[in-house]
Amino acid sequence: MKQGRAPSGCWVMACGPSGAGKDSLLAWAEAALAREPRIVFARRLVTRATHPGSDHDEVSPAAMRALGESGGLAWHWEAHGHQYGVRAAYADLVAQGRIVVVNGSREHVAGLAGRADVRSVLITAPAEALRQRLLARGREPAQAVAGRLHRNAALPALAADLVLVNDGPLERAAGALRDWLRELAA
Ligand SMILES: Nc1ncnc2c1ncn2[C@@H]1O[C@H](COP(=O)(O)OP(=O)(O)O)[C@@H](O)[C@H]1O
Ligand SMILES: O=P(O)(O)OC[C@H]1O[C@H](OP(=O)(O)OP(=O)(O)O)[C@H](O)[C@@H]1O
Repeated sequence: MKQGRAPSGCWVMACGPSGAGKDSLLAWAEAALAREPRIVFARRLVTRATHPGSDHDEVSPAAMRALGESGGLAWHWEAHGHQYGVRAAYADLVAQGRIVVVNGSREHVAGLAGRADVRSVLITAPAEALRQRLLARGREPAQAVAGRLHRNAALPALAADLVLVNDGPLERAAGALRDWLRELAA
């Protein structure tokens, strides 16, 4: 596990199977770290409608393409029939020494292995918990849930700097994420 301080700015890509609790852990950690000026939680752009409490801003596919072509995106990937982006302004923050946390993609992050400015956090949970949580979350219809579970099973395991198994109370894994981020920023 890569641990300890990050003297320069860096990206922290938090990723893991759908239903593992990425959104939940990141929201908890963001609230817990509100007084840590070095740590920033990026808001994603997604070509998906928002709902109350969404962790992203909705953009059209055309707007996402235009942003990418004009250098407006630091990161861009596709999954689940959607496009995802992180604005280039966050790369400026990394260049200024900040730690920018992204709700990322395992597939995308696997292609960034070896980059000194990228740390990865894998958030996971047992397969049956994933299924039950996705159905209970109710964000996607059952067919889309099946597609997400299939993707979870098909993607190779990611070698991450920190692995969090979110199979107990949310506060346990979220607290471990908070502590790891604090140490990185110390
Ligand atoms: N530790 C946990 N115990 C029980 N339910 C959880 C836990 N963590 C997250 N959940 C629930 O599981 C569902 C999926 O969590 P979410 O944060 O949306 O995961 P992801 O972003 O990885 O898809 C949500 O309804 C959330 O409230
Ligand atoms: O390559 P993968 O690791 O499978 O990830 C693919 C995408 O799915 C997740 O987003 P999304 O909000 O659509 O889904 P989730 O919250 O259900 O994981 C994740 O944040 C990635 O953007």
